[in-house]
Amino acid sequence: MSIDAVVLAAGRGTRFGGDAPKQYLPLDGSTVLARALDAFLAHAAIRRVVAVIGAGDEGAFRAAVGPRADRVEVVTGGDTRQASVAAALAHLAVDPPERVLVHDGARPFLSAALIDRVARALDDADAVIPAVPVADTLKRIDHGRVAGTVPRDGLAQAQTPQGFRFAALRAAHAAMPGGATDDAMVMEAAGHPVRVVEGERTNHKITTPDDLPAARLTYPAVGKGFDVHRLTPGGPLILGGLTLDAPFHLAGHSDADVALHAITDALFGAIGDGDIGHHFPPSDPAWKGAASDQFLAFAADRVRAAGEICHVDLTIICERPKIGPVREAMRRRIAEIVGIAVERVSVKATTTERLGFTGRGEGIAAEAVATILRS
Ligand SMILES: Nc1ccn([C@@H]2O[C@H](COP(=O)(O)OP(=O)(O)OP(=O)(O)O)[C@@H](O)[C@H]2O)c(=O)n1
Ligand SMILES: C[C@](O)(CO)[C@H](O)COP(=O)(O)O
Repeated sequence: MSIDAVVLAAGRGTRFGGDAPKQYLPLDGSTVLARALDAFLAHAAIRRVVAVIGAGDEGAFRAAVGPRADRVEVVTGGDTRQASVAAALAHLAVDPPERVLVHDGARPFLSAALIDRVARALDDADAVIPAVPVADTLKRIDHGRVAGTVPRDGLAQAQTPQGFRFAALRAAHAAMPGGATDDAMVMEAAGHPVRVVEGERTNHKITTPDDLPAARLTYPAVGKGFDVHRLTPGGPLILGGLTLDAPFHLAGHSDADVALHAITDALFGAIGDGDIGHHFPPSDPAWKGAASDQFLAFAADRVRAAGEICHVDLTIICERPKIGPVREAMRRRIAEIVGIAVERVSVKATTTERLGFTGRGEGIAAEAVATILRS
């Protein structure tokens, strides 16, 4: 049994607006279209993947999908979604699959499980769609006023990928000249029953600009940082961006502010951008004794170029100093350096019950987690 996939990307995205069609926009370190293609390229049951793009979009397509372009067959679409699907079906007809899945390139969040569900349901159906029940009350609006409430019982929102027996879909398209907003409608017009399987609420279609931030919220990136520095007699102690009265200080790279180093590495980790030693090598005399707030500010700027910093959570592991009395000052200072609200910074501390090097007061360890939303 052969299953091919058609990923539609020939639309202009007029409701979304902007310079480029929405499917080419960055998303989570990739692009909307690349994510949609990846779901099919990574799926073992899919034989061929066809991408349908607009005439003249070849450059934008290659830029958006990178090396994936060599693993998909590219077809030029038409003026409507239906015409774009028909172009892909004509292309596939040279070596027709038994089954075809048709997916919007503007739906980047489908899961492998959804592909499985649709493909499997075709065992005993000619047409299958995923759908989710309508969750809101539906109103009919007339000139800015509510003209009535539409009962939502039995109403659902259709999603893609929609699955079909290839021969049946091709014949149904040939029999319907236009006017369908999805392929199930083409099959309905040809008299085929359409089976429904459970869709996914996360399988949003990016339609208007507010769909993209909503979609990003579903996929945060998390980075983790860890650092240790040795304690040496003589104060003051620089920790968490503060200068604290203490009979000891930390020794090592720069001013050895172990807390800021851990957060810096967590931020780099969230965007896969190396670590503090990569950007500020300890062998470079420029960083000897340097203030660590500049490393943290640098990492925060790098992350901001790739997305938004949501939250930073720091844990300092030591017997001394006591962090409780300086916790709030430390939160404020870290928030100031990172450039986020203090509510988005957490500072915690723990001892190791006098065990190990931190328990013996030989050093201080710190670990941090940073959560970001990539653009
Ligand atoms: N002529 C067309 C029109 C749409 N599509 C694709 O069909 C899907 C339908 O989503 P939709 O939100 O309607 O996309 P657009 O047509 O781009 O959006 P708009 O209607 O706002 O212009 C998208 O992946 C789109 O690229 C297509 O391949 N060819
Ligand atoms: C096919 C579809 O995604 C099903 O919900 C949808 O109909 C396509 O979007 P359009 O705005 O109707 O073209």
